[in-house]
Order: sequence, then structure tokens, then C-alpha cells
Amino acid sequence: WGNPKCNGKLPPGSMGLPIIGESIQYFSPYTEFDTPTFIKERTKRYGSLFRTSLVGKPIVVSTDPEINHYIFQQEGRYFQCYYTESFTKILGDQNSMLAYHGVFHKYLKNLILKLTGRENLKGKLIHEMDVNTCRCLHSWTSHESVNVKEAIAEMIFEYSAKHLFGYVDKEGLKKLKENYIAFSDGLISFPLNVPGTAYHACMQGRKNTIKVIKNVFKERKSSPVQHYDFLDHLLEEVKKKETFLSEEIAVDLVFLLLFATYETLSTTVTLATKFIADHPLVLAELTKEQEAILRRRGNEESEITWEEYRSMTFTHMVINETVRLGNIAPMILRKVTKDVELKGYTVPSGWLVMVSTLSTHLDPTMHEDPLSFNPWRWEGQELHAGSKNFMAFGGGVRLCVGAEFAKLQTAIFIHHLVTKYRWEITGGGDTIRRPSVTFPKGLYIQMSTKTR
Ligand code: HEM
Repeated sequence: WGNPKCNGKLPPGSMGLPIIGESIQYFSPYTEFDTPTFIKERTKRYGSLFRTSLVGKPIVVSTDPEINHYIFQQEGRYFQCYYTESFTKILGDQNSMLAYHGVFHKYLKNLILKLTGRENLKGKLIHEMDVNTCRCLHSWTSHESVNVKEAIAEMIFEYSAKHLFGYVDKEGLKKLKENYIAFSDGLISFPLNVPGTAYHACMQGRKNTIKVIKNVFKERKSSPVQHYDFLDHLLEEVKKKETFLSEEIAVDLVFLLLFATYETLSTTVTLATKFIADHPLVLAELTKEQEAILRRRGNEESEITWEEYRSMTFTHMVINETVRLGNIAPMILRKVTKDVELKGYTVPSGWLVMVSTLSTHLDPTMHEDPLSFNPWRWEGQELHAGSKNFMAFGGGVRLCVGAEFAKLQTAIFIHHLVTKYRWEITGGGDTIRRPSVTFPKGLYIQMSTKTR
């Protein structure tokens, strides 16, 4: 167990205990934005590439930005996208786009771009996001205090359900959302499908949600009415004679996207709110930029345009800094498909590699004083693409397909928040990583309308 077979020299490290390996140490929750002790201690002892074993799998962890970049670029050659067993099962197993590689993966990604691609964002979603965000923020002023994470998650969920599969039934949405709440816990649990376990609750939630999506799909097939949503595109594809897209894959694609938007985006917006509140100079600079947009626009009541969104340079710097320091996806897994040499060591075929994106984002040689929230560090840098020092949205062919969607929604939220409201944090705001960032006590703010 401790000395696995290898046709070369394995990276240094310890495989821990049989079966559980070093899982307990890895999954211990921690509260800081800093590098977890697990990675810190091992990097100090073994260097930027070390071996370990987590949830029964032999893994090589890379904290080296060059190697991380290389791993993304070699997708399909030495490495293949990999998610844990529980994650894969919950997100659709063989029907999930996450299980597809090569041309099929490319085909599914292009389908998703019908929803999250620039054309749809620019032509349709920007308007809807603007109206929804305005309405949502306005409603917060009538409450003594609002839990940002919950309220934003609700807004995004409703809005995504509408655009993905035209689902607008209020009661149904409430029930559907409850299913998703159990997900974050189940995703990192052992895949033990027994009543009472987090995994079981998660699988039940999946079953209920899939049933709802399937029903809508069935209704749509029998009625020729256009709804102008993502499901319309999927139906069109499914009907084609020579198509790879089956009904099961289409349903799981809707399920995956509903999950991807809900969880990541609500965390990003909540983190941005927290960071802005904690840094008055950032709030002042954002307000200056966004108020200048209002002045240029003339009519303050008209909606945000795509050109305005693209011109929000400082806002984009704040968003990049939020996802850099927040590390919403702190690591990404890949499966090694044939023996590969990394830094003079051999990683055997069948092993996993963990790209520690968090380590790249907190590397002081890449980002000076990495633990400080400093949007100005992005001045003069490319803001809209991934790079060797910025991989919050992944890299290579698996680069996040919802990145622009997420940035647009966050920018619109910031625009309205800083131009229309005064607000302060009244409770919560502490974060715990498990290893993704969570707000166990939410983030509460009190808001009132700004008088001009
Ligand atoms: C700030 C918010 C977000 C962050 C930080 C984020 C991060 C990521 C990362 C790191 C990956 C790469 C995973 C890998 O290489 O294995 C990824 C993939 C993906 N993301 Fe996002 N994401 C965000 C928002 C979204 C949104 C809003 C959507 C949907 C509209 C979305 C849909 C997806 C999908 C479908 C993939 C799989 C892409 C593929 O396998 O080719 N993400 N995301």
C-alpha cells in the first residue's frame, strides 16, 4: 500500500492508511482563505508535486503553476477530466456531459453555448438578468436584513429554471430548490446510498428534480409551441435524424446546468459583497466607475448594455480578484490515461492528478501579497481569459462554459448595488472550506435606497 508500483520514480509523499489514505486530513474543514494546512505541510516537506491517497484513490497533487497549466493543455493526451464517484453519480453518471470526451464533449459544449455564449448573453440574457437583479435588490429594502447567499441563490435558481426549461411554477420551484440544497453536502460524501446519509438525500433530490425536468420535456414533445429557452434547442437536436443527443443526455444537461449556475454563482456574488463591504476603497472606486456609466447613459432608468458591461474595467478587476482569493473551485481532478513524466517523476496510468488551482492563486511569486484582497493587482492585465497565474475557471478544452454568464450576472449585481443602495453587513460572513467555500451562517446585510 505504502509503495505503489510504478515504471519510474513516483513523486515523494505518503499514501496514509489503507483505503482511507489521507482523506481525514484533506477533508478537515478550515476557515481561512489561505492554503489548507494539508497542502502547506506537504509542499514544505516534499515540494510542489507530492503523492497521497484520498477516498481510496492514489493521487498526485500539483501546486506548481507550470505543471498545472501543462495538465490542462494535455487533456485527451495524458489526462482526462475526472470527478469523484459521488459527484459523477449525482450529476448523471454516463449521461452527464462530464463523462464525455473528445468530439462528443465538444458537441455538448457547443450546445451549452446556445445558452451561455456571448450571442445569447448579449441579445437576450443581459436584459433578463438586469430586470431580475433590479427587482431582487429592490425587494431587499423592505426587509430588516437579508441573507445575501440565500436571496441570490433563490433569484438565480428561479431565473435559470426559466431559461433552461421554462419552469416558472412558484410552488414547484420552491420544492425543486429544496432538492438542490442537499447537494453541496452529498457531493463530497462517500457514495453510500442508505437512508440517513448525505449521499442518499442528494440522490433522492436528484431523482425528484430529474422527474420534473422529464415531465416538462414530455409535455414539450407533445406540444409544438416555442418557448425560446434552452430546452427548445435540445428538443430540436433530439428530433434530428442523425444525432448523438438522446433524451436522457438532454435532461441531464439541464440538471447539470441548473446545479452549476445555482451553486457557483450565488457563492461568487456573496463573496464579492463581503469583500466589497470589507474594503471601503474598493467600494468607492466601484461607485465611481458605475456612476460614471449612469452619467454617460443619460437616462438612469434604461438598462445596462453589453458595451457598458464590457467597459466596467474596475468591476472586472474586482470579479477576478473575488474568484482568485475566493477559490470557488480550489482544485480540479484529472485521470492519468498513460504513464506521464512530470518534473522528472512518473505518474502511473490510472492514477489521479489534483491540480491545486488554489495554490496557483495564492502563490506569492505569481500574486504579490496573495492573501490581501487587492483588485488593483489586475491593472494592465488581461481580464477576460485564463492564464498560467489565473485558473479560477479551469483551463484547456474543459474551461468553464459558464464563465462569461457568471461574470455578467456578478457585474450587473455590483452595478445596482453600488449605484442605488446604501448597505452594511449585519451578521454572518464567516466562511468555511470543505474544501469548497461555504457560508455556514450566511451573510446578512441591511439595505436602504440611496437618495441623490
Ligand atoms: C464564478 C462561477 C464559476 C466558477 C468559479 C466555475 C468554475 C469552473 C471550473 C474550474 C471548471 C472546470 C472543471 C474542470 O476542468 O474539470 C468549470 C467547468 C464547467 N462549468 Fe463552471 N464555474 C462557474 C460558473 C458556471 C456557470 C454559471 C455555469 C453554467 C451556466 C457553469 C457551467 C460549467 C460547465 C458545464 C462546466 C464543464 C465544462 C466542461 O467539462 O467542458 N459554470 N467551471
